[in-house]
Amino acid sequence: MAQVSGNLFIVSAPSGAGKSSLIQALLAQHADMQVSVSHTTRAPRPGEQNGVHYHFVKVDDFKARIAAGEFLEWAEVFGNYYGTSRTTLEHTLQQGIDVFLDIDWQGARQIRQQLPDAIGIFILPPSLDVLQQRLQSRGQDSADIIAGRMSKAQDEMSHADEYDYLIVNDDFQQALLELRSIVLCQRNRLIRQQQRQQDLLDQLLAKSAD
Ligand SMILES: Nc1nc2c(ncn2[C@@H]2O[C@H](COP(=O)(O)OP(=O)(O)O)[C@@H](O)[C@H]2O)c(=O)[nH]1
Ligand SMILES: Nc1ncnc2c1ncn2[C@@H]1O[C@H](COP(=O)(O)OP(=O)(O)O)[C@@H](O)[C@H]1O
Repeated sequence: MAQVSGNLFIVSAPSGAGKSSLIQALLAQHADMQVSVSHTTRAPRPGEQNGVHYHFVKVDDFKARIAAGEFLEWAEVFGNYYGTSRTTLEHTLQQGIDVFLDIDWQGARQIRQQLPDAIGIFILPPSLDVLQQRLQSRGQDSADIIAGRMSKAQDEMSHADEYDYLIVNDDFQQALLELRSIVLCQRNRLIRQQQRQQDLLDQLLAKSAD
């Protein structure tokens, strides 16, 4: 039986809205899903590990990878480069594993052009004040960096209508429930179940016809 490709979920949000926290909380409940680890030229934050949170590379290295066609998508965000490895993502999807891309709107557009079945989910904060408080309480960025992320928040949010689903991350557990519901609905779509569950369906229909 042919292997069904995994689902691809694109999750975007203004910085600090909670997309990384929501994805990690969902993955903690579902060991059979993965988040794609991007390459970036941004400096690691305290506690961030190379190969786990990002593949941290120098600008020259990133540009060489662009030239070699290694990225399915890449973009410059907040003055740094970020990109998604083509082969790693394709290999994971081919194994039937669902994958999350935590990427910005520019990357999301590039992915949609190449993989139109990708599901886009946009996370909104309840307000800009709350967004700023979250960036401050995360405690990992300087005031300048937070100001830069806040100045880009409205630009990122102006692309929310390019996505399939919107979630307001006010109460975390409610937002997680909504994210999980979207993901599970997608997994259960009949078209995706056909190869996995066709035998079961045939048996049930045969029995009901007896
Ligand atoms: N296009 C693209 N954007 C990415 C990628 N990885 C991360 N980003 C986006 O880059 C932005 C900055 O990410 P990061 O530096 O981790 O800061 P944070 O969003 O404040 O946690 C976020 O909007 C991410 O979604 C990627 O591979 N491609
Ligand atoms: N619903 C929520 N209520 C309160 N704090 C939240 C909520 N969601 C996320 N946070 C906190 O906000 C900060 C930013 O979240 P994070 O997941 O890093 O955002 P992003 O990945 O979108 O930049 C973190 O300190 C996180 O713990």
